[in-house]
Amino acid sequence: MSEPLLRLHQASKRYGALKVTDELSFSLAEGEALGVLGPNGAGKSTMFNLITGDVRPDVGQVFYAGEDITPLPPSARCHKGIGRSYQVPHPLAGMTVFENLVVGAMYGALLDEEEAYEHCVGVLDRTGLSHRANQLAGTLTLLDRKRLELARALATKPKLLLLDEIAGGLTDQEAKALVCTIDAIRADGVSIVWIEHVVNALLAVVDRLIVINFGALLTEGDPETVMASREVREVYMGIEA
Ligand SMILES: Nc1ncnc2c1ncn2[C@@H]1O[C@H](COP(=O)(O)OP(=O)(O)OP(=O)(O)O)[C@@H](O)[C@H]1O
Repeated sequence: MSEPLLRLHQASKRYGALKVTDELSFSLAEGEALGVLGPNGAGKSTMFNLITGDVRPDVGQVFYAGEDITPLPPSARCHKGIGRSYQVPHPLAGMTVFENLVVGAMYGALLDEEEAYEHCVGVLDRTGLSHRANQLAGTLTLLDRKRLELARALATKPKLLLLDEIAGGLTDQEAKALVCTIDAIRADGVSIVWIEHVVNALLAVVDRLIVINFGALLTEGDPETVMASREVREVYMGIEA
């Protein structure tokens, strides 16, 4: 069997007395789209921080394309193809939308200026932001800030895209458009891990689900089986078995 694109191996992270991830292990095959569910505070965003290098595990490792990347800083992981959107958008507010993307393309994907411009025009188009290209990022609506968050991640030319709750607050129509965008990104060969509370949108995209509770893997499997499982009904959805 070929090496997974991403593998977390018993990754634990503690803040004081709080064990935020607890020997968390899972893997992602190349080309796969994996959904992540779990209650608020379960440790999902921290898991992304461990993958991107924003946070180092106290114990455990992160492997990417077979390499132990645990010691690497976020910039090196980004250069290797790990891109990420943040749950709370934090664009470079005083720069235009296009400039935000160019920064991602030049510093994240190490493109030269000309290549970066060409790439970012495509990203604007793909994310529905072309008409906002020259607007200051700090003046965008929430919807467009979310689009920009996705666009900034794409600007870095990720092979692995980590999406953190990008569908929250969208109308049904907007969520459908987002699903189409993510499907198109996948069709280009990008592997995806998507943390999302908007379950309908998530299920429209992912091949497999994992559920995290108290920082540990509660269950994993095909979406239908996971959604019907007793653990998920009890813990995630608050329904008694
Ligand atoms: N830097 C930090 N310092 C202290 N505690 C933290 C830190 N980062 C996260 N936590 C705590 O760790 C727990 C898990 O947070 P995390 O953001 O990973 O959860 P989550 O599953 O992504 O939650 P949500 O669905 O609400 O976004 C929370 O109790 C949070 O307050």
